[in-house]
Amino acid sequence: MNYLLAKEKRKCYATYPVKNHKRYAVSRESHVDSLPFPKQFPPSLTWRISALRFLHLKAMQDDNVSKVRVPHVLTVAGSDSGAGAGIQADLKACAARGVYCSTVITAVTAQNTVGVQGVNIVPEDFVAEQLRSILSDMSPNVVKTGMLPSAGIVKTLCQSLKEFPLQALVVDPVMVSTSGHTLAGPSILDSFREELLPMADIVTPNLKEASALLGGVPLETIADMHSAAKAIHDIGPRNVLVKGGDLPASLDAVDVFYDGNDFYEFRSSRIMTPNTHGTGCTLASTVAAELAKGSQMLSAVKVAKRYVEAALSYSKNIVIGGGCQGPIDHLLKLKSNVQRRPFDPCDLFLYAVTDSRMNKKWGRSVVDAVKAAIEGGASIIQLREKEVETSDFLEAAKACLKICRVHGIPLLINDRIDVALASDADGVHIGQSDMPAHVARALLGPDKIIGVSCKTPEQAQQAWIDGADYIGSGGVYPTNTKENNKTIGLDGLKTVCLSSKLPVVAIGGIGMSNAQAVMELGVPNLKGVAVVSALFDRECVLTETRKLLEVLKESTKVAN
Ligand SMILES: Cc1ncc(COP(=O)(O)OP(=O)(O)O)c(N)n1
Ligand SMILES: Cc1nc(C(=O)O)sc1CCOP(=O)(O)O
Ligand SMILES: [Mg+2]
Repeated sequence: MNYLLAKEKRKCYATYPVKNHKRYAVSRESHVDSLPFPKQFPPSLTWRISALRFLHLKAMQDDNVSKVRVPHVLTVAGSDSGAGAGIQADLKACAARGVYCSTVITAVTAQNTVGVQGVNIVPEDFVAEQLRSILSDMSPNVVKTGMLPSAGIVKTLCQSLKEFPLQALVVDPVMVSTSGHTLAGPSILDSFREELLPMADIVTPNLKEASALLGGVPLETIADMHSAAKAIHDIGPRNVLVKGGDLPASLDAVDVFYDGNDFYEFRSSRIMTPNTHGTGCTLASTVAAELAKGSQMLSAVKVAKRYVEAALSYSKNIVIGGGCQGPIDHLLKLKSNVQRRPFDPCDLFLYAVTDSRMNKKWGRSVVDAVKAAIEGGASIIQLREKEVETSDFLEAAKACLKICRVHGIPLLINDRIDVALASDADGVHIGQSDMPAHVARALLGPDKIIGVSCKTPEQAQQAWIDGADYIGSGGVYPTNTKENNKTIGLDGLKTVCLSSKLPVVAIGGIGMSNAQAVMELGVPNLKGVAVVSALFDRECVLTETRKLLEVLKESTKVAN
């Protein structure tokens, strides 16, 4: 509790934050008579503090301050004394992703950046006791498993999971440490196959683990990984992610995800760092953390992949220990911007894109234009300031960001990744002739929003591969706002939407008269319209935004 105690003419105040950042002040004189303290109690500082604490709690109750249930992952894994992997990696990854993490320790290992020097397995009944402690009281949303060193511990865990229902189970079938030490022998394979995997929502083996689960089949190519993902899916888990980090170094790092219907390949270029210890644990616990927050499985896997890539990239210069495998950087440089609200495709519903020329023409500042659009109901803003100096653009971005943050509206920057980084905006929108999206992703990290303009299914596919969050597709209709812009029409838009794995926002010549026709295309991943002149080349931005919002709401009613 954040107490600020101040004396003012014999009055004593406590101020404290309550809902909506409002600060609340209570004066001793006004409330103190109602307190259950004896009248003769001397008004010492201790007394005052006790009284104020009481008042604080009472005022919170009166104010009906809502209690927040935090997303919670329980990790069932081994302790790594070097803190790069295992329980320690899980705790850091969950903390970095804003999720509470409790722990059931199955083994204590002595290890460092050189390797594993010793393993001490926790007795089964004590693993059971830890499980009971957590599951009977703290209601984790998701359980993530790591090192399960004996068949008995696997069985104990499965028994507990049957007793206490969960939102999801993430199984990282840890068998061998990165340094080559066996952490769980072949004796656990049967209980994995027969009991644990059929209960799992996702299992995340590396190539060696996938091979072991399948009785030792060799896995050397991406085609092998597809077959393995399918064969492991047949054992019972609902989703499988086969991690290809151990493929020959000449190949890109490719992970294969299979959900029982479709395969997805996640490609990333190899990050040259010796600090790779803990990537497997971190990936699985980040998937668990994202699921605990409410993400869908595919999004959780995508975010986890990006987070691990960023952690690897940030770890390049870290020196911890004298061995050849140091820990990745879960928190150090990443800490600054991971707590923001994740991108929600519904944000694309009414996407207001500013235009410096139009604002100049109507004599308004970009800040006033953004304020009006937000007041009118815009759900996301892009600053498309083509003709302004960089320093002015940066100042405008910072000023607009303050307004957007207050309203919880994401602010993206057109083209200028440098301006997005410098202003800490929520992301960028880039076109086909701008920086490639995968480079933008590497620069911006896993949490920023990236949109890419796409006119064809091929471009949409590439945007997905490159790690974009959404695509903008158009020009749906002819426009005067962008010179020489190719019009793809409603048919072109539909073709792109149908082929896109990402959410789509339509753009180009859209306004009051035709927004309904766009939304009535009826493709589920078409989430909204992006508009420039229909909002900003008008006298009153607020009125035009409001009117367009009504049209959009009406058309979604019709479509449903
Ligand atoms: C939402 C949205 N979609 C498409 C674009 C166009 O971006 P780009 O192709 O880079 O063209 P410019 O806007 O830079 O002229 C966009 N800005 N927003
Ligand atoms: C910025 C932009 N991009 C387009 C694309 O087709 O990718 S069309 C466009 C201009 C949109 O402005 P208005 O709403 O005034 O037509
Ligand atoms: Mg551009």
